[in-house]
Amino acid sequence: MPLRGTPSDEEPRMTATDITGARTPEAAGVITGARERIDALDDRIIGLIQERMAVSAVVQEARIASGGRRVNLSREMEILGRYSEALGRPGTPLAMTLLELCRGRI
Ligand SMILES: O=C(O)C(=O)C[C@]1(C(=O)O)C=C[C@@H](O)C=C1
Repeated sequence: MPLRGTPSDEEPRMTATDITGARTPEAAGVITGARERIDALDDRIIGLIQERMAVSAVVQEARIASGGRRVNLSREMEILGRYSEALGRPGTPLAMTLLELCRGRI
């Protein structure tokens, strides 16, 4: 019994065309290259989100240590506005998710 994902002699290998959903090898090549770029971009985006979380923690800790609150709603409204201005309607839930990652649920 072959391991799952390990093609036996009877089972043909998955081709680039199968994996990408393309119908021609040329399109499969374009998609494979573009997916590599997307993966690299996603790695950078994740790194930037983690960096944002760390900087946000510095801000929140300083405010709390000074006797203030963790959350600053007027600043959050400003951030929601920036994201929706740049990305349209979907920018708002994206910014809300980022804020939740940075300060937890409220
Ligand atoms: O800018 C601040 O005052 C922050 O605390 C940072 C931040 C953010 O992650 O952008 C986090 C929590 C606040 O409610 C508002 C914004």
